[in-house]
Formats: sequence, structure tokens, C-alpha cells
Amino acid sequence: TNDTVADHRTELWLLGLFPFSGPWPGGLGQLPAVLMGIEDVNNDPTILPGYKLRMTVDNTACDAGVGTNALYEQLYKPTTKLMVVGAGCSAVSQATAIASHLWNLVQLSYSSASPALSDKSMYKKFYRVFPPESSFNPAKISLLRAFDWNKVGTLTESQVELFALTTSDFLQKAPSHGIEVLTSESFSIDPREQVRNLKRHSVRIIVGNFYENKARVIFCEAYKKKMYGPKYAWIITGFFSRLWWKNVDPDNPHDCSIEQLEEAIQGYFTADANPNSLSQAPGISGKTYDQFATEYSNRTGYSNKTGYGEAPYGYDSVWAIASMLNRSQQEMELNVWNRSLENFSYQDTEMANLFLRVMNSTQFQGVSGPVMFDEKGDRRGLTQIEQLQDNTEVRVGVYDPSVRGELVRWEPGRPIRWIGGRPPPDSITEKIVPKVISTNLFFAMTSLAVLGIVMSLIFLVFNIRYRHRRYIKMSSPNLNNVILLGAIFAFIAIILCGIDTNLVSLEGSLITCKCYNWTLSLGFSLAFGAMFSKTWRVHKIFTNKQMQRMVIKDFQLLAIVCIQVGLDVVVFSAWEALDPLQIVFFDRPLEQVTDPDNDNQVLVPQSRYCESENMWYFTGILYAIKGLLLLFGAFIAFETRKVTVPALNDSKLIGISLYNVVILCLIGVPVALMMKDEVDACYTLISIFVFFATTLTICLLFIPKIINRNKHPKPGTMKIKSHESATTSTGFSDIEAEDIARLREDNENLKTSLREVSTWCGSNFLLDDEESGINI
Ligand SMILES: NCCCC(=O)O
Repeated sequence: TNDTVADHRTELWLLGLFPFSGPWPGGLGQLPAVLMGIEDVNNDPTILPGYKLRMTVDNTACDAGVGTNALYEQLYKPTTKLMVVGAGCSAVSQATAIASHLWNLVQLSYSSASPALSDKSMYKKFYRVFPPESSFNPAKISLLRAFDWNKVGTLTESQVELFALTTSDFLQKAPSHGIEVLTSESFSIDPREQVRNLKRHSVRIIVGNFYENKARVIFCEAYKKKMYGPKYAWIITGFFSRLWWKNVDPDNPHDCSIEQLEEAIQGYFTADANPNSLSQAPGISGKTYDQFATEYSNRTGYSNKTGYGEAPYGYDSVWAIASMLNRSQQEMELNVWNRSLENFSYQDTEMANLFLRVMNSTQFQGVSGPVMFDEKGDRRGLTQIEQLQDNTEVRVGVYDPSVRGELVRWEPGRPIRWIGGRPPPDSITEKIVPKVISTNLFFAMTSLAVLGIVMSLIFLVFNIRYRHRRYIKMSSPNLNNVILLGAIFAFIAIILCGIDTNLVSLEGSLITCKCYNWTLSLGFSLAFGAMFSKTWRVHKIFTNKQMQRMVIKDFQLLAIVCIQVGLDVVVFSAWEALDPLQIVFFDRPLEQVTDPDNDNQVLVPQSRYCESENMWYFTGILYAIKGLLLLFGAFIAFETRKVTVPALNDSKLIGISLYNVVILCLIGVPVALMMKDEVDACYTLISIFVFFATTLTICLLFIPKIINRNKHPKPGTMKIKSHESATTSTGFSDIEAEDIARLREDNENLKTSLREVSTWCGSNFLLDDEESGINI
């Protein structure tokens, strides 16, 4: 408690509560202003004549317990106090105001801002010359709307009612102004996780309600997470001390340097009570704001103490009290109460009620603007919007809630500084990037497929050109042609599979997707259908126990292939009619990345599937049909394994092809399904597998035939050579001798084959490829 100086005038004692430490040590800046006010009142002969204001001063440490203790200690001292001045921190004002009215004390705070203090049922004799923090929300909303910031996040020190209620008021008001709150983060001790959460929610505009001791930790985290600069805007409370980021609070440590904090905080906005009267005329004290400010700084030298920005409110508090006491004294004299201010006691409800009534109607021009109280005891006034520019909070706009339209009036000559040259966008825009097959990969695979098609065509030409050769004839050239047709379909499927929205429109990609399914399935049916059916003919012939001539014509085999193809057509037609394929989109926000060309945009990959609701039924049926075909192929390949006539025995070829296809399907289908979002990898896998399986099959079928053809370039029929040819000692020319030798060899081979066939079938079996139709 400060000691006081005696005077001849009657002393009227006030009970002063000030925070000089703790989360908001605003008493450091406020006390000098209050003392200035007391001095000026005492020096003014027109107000409270014969009286002299005195004040006790206690440090509340911005702590409710310490503040309440100080109040009680003062109340139990012999000197009666007429009023309580303070407290500064809302928590202390709440704790003391809930009790002070029981001593019939009117309490007036110079800075407490909690909206909770507007509750007259709890804080019955409480007034404040500082507006509630929630009254700045309309200004914040107006600021947000001015820059088209419609998406924000809030960060609140929720254990402090001042902030919890202010944020709650903001959350209530924001939606009706078209502002969407992306996330509302609250913390009590450590705010770092909540800062990270803001980033996780892609919040760019942050409305913060917290004390400066937490602000240092918050902005340190923001620095580390790069939540500052041209992409971010912070709107925080405006009552921090000057250069607050340089202060140290052992209870709220952080590990950022001052330079790092200064980098992180540049450009933040504050919304706060406008502390200076816009009127140039002197008010009740005889001073203008400028005169007060000059005197204040000359006396105190303060420019960076917490609370100095609100000093005008401290000064006006004293004038409000003096004015109220002055008028109350006059009223008591007028109404012949027979007691005066100095007779006030803590039991004097009548005088306390008089104080209340007079206070309600108190109205004067202060250095902070017009002072008056609403029905809740709150000060109403202008809100200022400041921006931190070069480490100084500069007023850039003023908001007057009484003006219709609620727009911020920007300060002429004090432009807002944007770090990026323009206001940051309120959110990260999302750009959908379809996951498409890379063009280079498509062309690489298409080249492979074209290679496969060319190879198939060469085999086709070879097959047609030499179809009358016995070796080719015996391996069923017509069916081989069908196999090659199936291979060409499979190669075309590779090309179709790679045509998605990278090359054609959505509609086009749907058509290519359907065509891919058709061609791959038909290719499979044609190739394996033909291969297995011709082997089935061999099987039928060599297992014919009746020893009858076996006649299975090509068209019968082709009919089997047609049945296969027909099944495909039926299933695909039913699929198309009942449950047509569609392009289905699926966004993948978890895989999003920042656009390298635009920081404010993220690229969200979008998978595009060619699907239908019941596609698994139809693909299941197709897999079942193809599976049965493969099983059938495996069976006949096994049955005909002992046929040693090379031109007849495709069992090894079928075995290898089967093995090949089954293995590739067993690996390929599940892997392709698992990797379906990795379009390039999936396409590569499918293409390579289809190419490999198809190429291997046709090469196994045709390369031996080509080799055979090269070994025996002429057909196995004797030709009469010209007499001009060179002759050997046997009388034949060299060429004729060669032909004869080969014919002999062929003859021996055929005899061996016949013997084998006969032994195997248990009979003499006629191989008459012209008549029997055994063009295998
Ligand atoms: N104007 C400063 C507010 C501090 C508080 O109410 O706790």
C-alpha cells in the first residue's frame, strides 16, 4: 500500500487494484495515468471542492486470489474506501466485483474486458470505462469481410473467461456474415498442438484470443510451422505491451530468437478499443487526448509498458469517479441528507445506491472519447484496427458500431502493408488433378503393342503363304489364323488400356475403357479357344477307340471358337444393358501436394475408375468362363502329351502358354487391383503381362514352323529338274539328290509317326490329310 500525503481537504479514499505482473501486467502503464487523473481532479477547484482524492495501490499480479486478498486486506483497514478502482485483469475484476458490492462499494475498472463482467446479476455494482472484448468482434468481422476472408480459424486461451467468451461470441456472429470457421482451437496451458491443428485444417486467417505470454509461444510455433508471411493473416487482441515479443516469461518458455518471433509476427492485425478521442476539443479534464498523451509520456517516459496504450482509460476512470462523486455530493446537499461523502460506510446502502444511480447517468467527454455507460455498466465506443508495421502497432482503421453498414473507416495515409503485396487468400484452393497414364508411358507401351501386331501379321502372312505345306497344314492353319487374330486383339487392348483422359475426353475414355474390356476378352477367347479346340481335335482322333475314320472339320472347330466369342458377347451385352460401365471419380485429399507454381493451391489427385455397381458379378462370370477354358486346355494338353508328331502335338506349347497365362493372371490381377491408384504402374503391369503372354504364345506356335520352313524351303513333292542341272554319279543333279534325301527322310518320319499312332490307338490308322480332314 502506498503511503499518502496529508492535506487540509477532506480525504476521500479509493481502493486501487493494479496488475504489475502476471499474464497481463497492464497496471504498469495504467497506474501513472490513474495517478495523473487523481492529481488533475485534485487540482481542479470545480470538482469535489473541499475534498481530495486518495488511493491505495495493490498489485494483483493479474491473479484472482492475490487480488481478492488485497481487497479484503484493504477493507479491514480502518480507512473507509468509497470505491474500488480496477481491477485490470478481468479474472481479478470478476473475483473482486462479486464481493465488493457486499460492502456497498461501486467498482470501476479501467481495462477489464471480459464479456462475463456485463452480467449485472453477478457484478451488481461493477462499471468499466473499457469496452468488453466481445464488442470488438463486429470490427473483426468487418475487417474479414473487407478482404473477402470468408474462411477462418480461431485460437483461444480457453481457461481465461475473457477469451473463451469473446471467441464464443465471435463463433456465434460469424456465420450470419458468411464467415465459415474451419476450426476453433482451444488450449489452456500449451498452445503448440492447437497451432499445428490450425495448419492441419489449412487455416490461413487466424482470429486469436490469448494473453501475450501465450502469444510468444504461439508465434514461435507459427514460425516453426511457417504459418506467417504472405500466406497468413493473424488478428489478435490489441492490449499487448509494446515489443511484447521481447519479454520473457519463465512459466511460458519458447525456443525462438527475438528475430524469429519478429519475422513471424509482422503484419498481424489487432482490434481494440480506440483509446483516443476523435474530438480535438478539450474534455472534462480540460485536456485534449494529445495534451494528455504528451504529458503522460513526459511524466512517465513510458512507451512500452503494458497498459500504456490504454492509459487514457485509466485517466478517464478517475474523472468518471470524481464526476459521479461530485454529482452525488451535490444531490445529497440538495436533498438535505445531512451526511456527506466522507460519511460513507460499508453499510450505507442508500449512498451506494445513489452512487449507482448517478454513475448510470454519468456522461462526459474524456481523453478517450465520450464516456457513458450502458445498462450493463459497459463503455460503448469506437474500435480501432491496428497492424504491426516495423514492430509498431499502427492504426489503420476505425470501426464505429453506431454507423450503419458497420464498415471499417480506413485511416488516410496509413495503408495496410501486405507482405506478399496483396491480402492472403482465406483458404488454399484445391485443384483436381486426374491421375492419368503418362503420355510417354502410353507411347512406349503402344510401340510394344504395335510391334506385337506387326509380328502377328508376319506370322499371319507366313501361315497363309505356306498353308499348303504339310507341316503347316497339319497344324491347322485356319485355327492358327484365329489364334493370330486373338493375339492382335490382345495387342490392341494394350493400346486401348492406355487411352484415358490424358488423351481423350471423359466420354471418349469411357468408350475406350469398354472397348478395352471387349477386345481383351475376345482376344483371349479367340486365341485360346482356337488353340484348345484344335488340340481337342488331336485328342479326339488319338483317343478314338472305335477305329473309325475321324472327321472333324475346321468349321466345327471354328464353331467352338464362335461359342466362346458368343459367350463373351452375351455377357458383355448383358453388362452394358443392365449395369453399364461409368467413369467414377474419387478424390484423394490425403495425397494432396502444394502446387509448385502456386503456394495457395494444392493439387488433389483424382482417381478415375471405369466401374459399374455390379461389375464384379459380370467380371466374375467372365473369369469363370475363361477359367473353365484354361482348365479344359490343361486337360487336353495333358491328354495329348504323348503325341510325338511335332506338327500335331501342341500340348507342350499349350502347357507353356497355360502356365504362362495362369501365372501372369494370378500375379497380375491382384497386383493390378491393389495398384489401381498407381495408374502408371498398373498400366505398365497390365501391358507387359498381356504383351508377354500373347507374344510368348504366338512365338511358341510359329517360330518352330518358320524354322522348319527354313530348314526345308521347298515343299515335300518331287520336281522334275532341268537336264541342264549338274548331275551326280547317280545320274541326279545336286538339287535333285537333296530333294530325294529329304523326301526319304520325310517318308521315314511319317512311317514312324504312323507306327506310333497305330500302337497308341491299337489299330492301323490312316492318315489321309486330303480326305480325312485331319488338318490338325
Ligand atoms: N484491456 C486489457 C484486458 C485485460 C483483461 O481483461 O484481463
